[in-house]
Amino acid sequence: MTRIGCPKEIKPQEFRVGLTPAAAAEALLRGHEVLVETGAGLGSGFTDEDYQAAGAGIAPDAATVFGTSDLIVKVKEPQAPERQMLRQGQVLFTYLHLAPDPDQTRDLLASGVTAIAYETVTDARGGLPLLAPMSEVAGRLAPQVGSWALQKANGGRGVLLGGVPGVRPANVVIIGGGVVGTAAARVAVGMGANVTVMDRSVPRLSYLDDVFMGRLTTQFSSASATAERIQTADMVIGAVLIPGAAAPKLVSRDQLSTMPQGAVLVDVAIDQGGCFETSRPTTHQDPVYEVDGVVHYCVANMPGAVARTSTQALGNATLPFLLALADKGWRRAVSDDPHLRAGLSTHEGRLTSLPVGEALAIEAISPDQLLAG
Ligand SMILES: NC(=O)C1=CN([C@@H]2O[C@H](COP(=O)(O)OP(=O)(O)OC[C@H]3O[C@@H](n4cnc5c(N)ncnc54)[C@H](O)[C@@H]3O)[C@@H](O)[C@H]2O)C=CC1
Ligand SMILES: CC(=O)C(=O)O
Ligand SMILES: [Mg+2]
Repeated sequence: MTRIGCPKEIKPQEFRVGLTPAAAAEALLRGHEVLVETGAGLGSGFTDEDYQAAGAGIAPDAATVFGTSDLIVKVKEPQAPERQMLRQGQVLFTYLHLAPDPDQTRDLLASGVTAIAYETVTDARGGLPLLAPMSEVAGRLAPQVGSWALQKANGGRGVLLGGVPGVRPANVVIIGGGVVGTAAARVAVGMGANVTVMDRSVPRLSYLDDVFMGRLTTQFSSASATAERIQTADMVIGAVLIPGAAAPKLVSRDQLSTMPQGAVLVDVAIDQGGCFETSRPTTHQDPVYEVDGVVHYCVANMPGAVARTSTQALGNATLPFLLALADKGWRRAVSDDPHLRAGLSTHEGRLTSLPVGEALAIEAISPDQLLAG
């Protein structure tokens, strides 16, 4: 029996929750205990009574959840006060995004917690099954928030995404044609924009060319091609990923002056540090800022804006892994499943993610080395 704890998210404007009542019921059926912090599900439309009806207990505060649970399931990376409550012998299962976050990495290592990052768990097709549902959401949101930012009152250049008859639509450049980029392209094309998707993977560009059947342009992502494309872009969406690693910087500060005044950058890759040199994380409360006349939108938890949809999508994806961790304990669960193993990031003060070690210049071993040792 594992005691699973789900605290209320405390990141600003984060309304998702790590465990749905349906997921809690599945864990309880298998003989585990579930403790949910009071009010944790409210932002996603789940009341304490919904969790109690599923059989879960309700804790009065986060300290009780962290203090009594073997396995903590969350959404966002633990914030500083949460990190104080983690301990050795406990498992943390959530998004971490450690590569751009030395403070969090240091605190997790100091706590001794065994931390498993959603965003680096893999699947048999080379995908990232716990990142994908949120990437679908953030990708669909990106043209929507970008078109809001393009409005004059919000700092943008006053361009309507789809144009009108006789007036050209907006040029939208999407850098990175993976899950975020494809979802963003679908919505931007649907809104009538003139869309270009750039990627370094030719097979990915072929796929996009096939499925969009001429409704967008694909272009190989070289430094010179990016420099040229941004000069006529009304909106640039940053959607690149090198799993676990800090995002490569693809647009420099100097290049901003080559873009149209009032153009918008939506940096979805901000949770991995961002792919524009001038990006810094923002919140839903204060989502945009301007540098050299270019509006930046860099919210690191975009799916939190549509928490009801996102919580359910995330919960569907995390459930099998959560149950494996609860049923078998973390060591057997990650030994049995190389895909879950790919998420193992810290254990008893050791960093077990090589890309994070490289990004932060901290000594790291691979999860395989940890298990062998
Ligand atoms: N801000 C937010 O709220 C959210 C952010 N994300 C982030 O969005 C980013 C993208 O995620 P996914 O689409 O799921 O990843 P993905 O792995 O599906 O796609 C990434 C794509 O980037 C391409 N790429 C890598 N280097 C490139 C380069 N130099 N130029 C052009 N393309 C390049 C890859 O070939 C791949 O096709 C990640 O950093 C992820 O964490 C995801 C969900 C929510
Ligand atoms: C992926 C991520 O960081 C999020 O959904 O907030
Ligand atoms: Mg994030």
